Amino acid sequence: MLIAKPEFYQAEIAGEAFSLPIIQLDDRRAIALLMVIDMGVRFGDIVGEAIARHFGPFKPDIVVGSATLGIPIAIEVSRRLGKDQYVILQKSPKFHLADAMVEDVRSITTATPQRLLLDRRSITLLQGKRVLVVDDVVATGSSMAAAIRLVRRAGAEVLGAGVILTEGHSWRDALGKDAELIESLGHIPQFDVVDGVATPDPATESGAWPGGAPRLARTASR
Ligand SMILES: Nc1ncnc2[nH]cnc12
Repeated sequence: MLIAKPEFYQAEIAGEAFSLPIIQLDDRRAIALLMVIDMGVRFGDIVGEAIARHFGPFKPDIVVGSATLGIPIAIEVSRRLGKDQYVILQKSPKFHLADAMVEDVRSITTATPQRLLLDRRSITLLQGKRVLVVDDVVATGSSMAAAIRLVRRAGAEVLGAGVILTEGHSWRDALGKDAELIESLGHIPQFDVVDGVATPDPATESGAWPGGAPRLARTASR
């Protein structure tokens, strides 16, 4: 069944309200879509500042972001941490990445299985370093788990993972102990489509924060 009329979800991100369009994935499921590249320069400022402010005291050496929508976040956060270099984990197997380190990914917004690639020339930037991983949304946790595996395979320590939104809670199982590394600026539910209306999935939201909501979502108000 299709969503009958356009719906929006009011998400709180770093203490500010943003209206996200609800987009149908299939007959039964929908998501509140956060397209970072459509949110404007001010949004980049807000999220870059909030993530850098939280993780700055942990003294990351370098920021790693996953293509595609983690790229602007990696740049904004690196700028505020005073770092010139950052590392991007790529998705498309470009010609110069034939020999890349590879990890498999399965995302809810992309139908086909994907891979995350680390250019071996970037390993020297990561080896022995303290790394902050950033991304736009952690949903299944599959992309974040792959990013963490790649960073560790490169010989780095992952000190934390900063995301704009957590979405639903299945990422906790996918990440296991590494779920503790996640700090988000906000949270969105996943949606069931019932009689043409998108409804937050109660099964994933009730009692979903056993240890309380993430620190960053609670304290990021400006
Ligand atoms: N809600 C969302 N918006 C944008 N990208 C996503 N990837 C997974 N969930 C998403």
